[in-house]
Amino acid sequence: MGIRHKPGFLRSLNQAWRGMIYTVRTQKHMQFHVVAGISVLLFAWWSRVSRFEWLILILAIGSVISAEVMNSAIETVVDMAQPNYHPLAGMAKDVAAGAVLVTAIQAAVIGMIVFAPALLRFTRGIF
Ligand SMILES: Nc1ncnc2c1ncn2[C@@H]1O[C@H](COP(=O)(O)OP(=O)(O)OP(=O)(O)O)[C@@H](O)[C@H]1O
Repeated sequence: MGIRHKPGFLRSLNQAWRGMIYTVRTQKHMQFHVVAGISVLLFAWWSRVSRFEWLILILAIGSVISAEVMNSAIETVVDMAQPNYHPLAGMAKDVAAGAVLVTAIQAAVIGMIVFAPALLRFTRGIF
């Protein structure tokens, strides 16, 4: 049963990966989120955050990236279903973008809380 399922699972993994690559290639916001996420992880490593803080940061970054991937999927479906101007098509895209905004604000607040002590130490070292 496992062997029979393996090709299907690998195919699904490959399709999901293709979706991720498509999103990174075509969505400038996604490119920004990936760069921001990597920068946060590097800063977390540099400032030696605790294990719990790692978990929270990874959850925050993952939320933003997955919301952006869903936003991209919704944009693609809307463009396919309604290539012409329609207020509902615009609203669907705005609502999907709103979901990304919520996760991005959440991640920014988490980042400020986690990194505040390290940033304070850093600025005290400079001045
Ligand atoms: N078919 C449409 N009908 C009405 N308004 C639309 C339509 N398509 C897009 N819009 C409006 O234009 C905005 C921008 O849409 P667009 O498809 O360019 O996505 P985007 O915000 O540029 O996303 P990204 O930059 O992540 O690709 C939407 O949020 C929506 O308000």
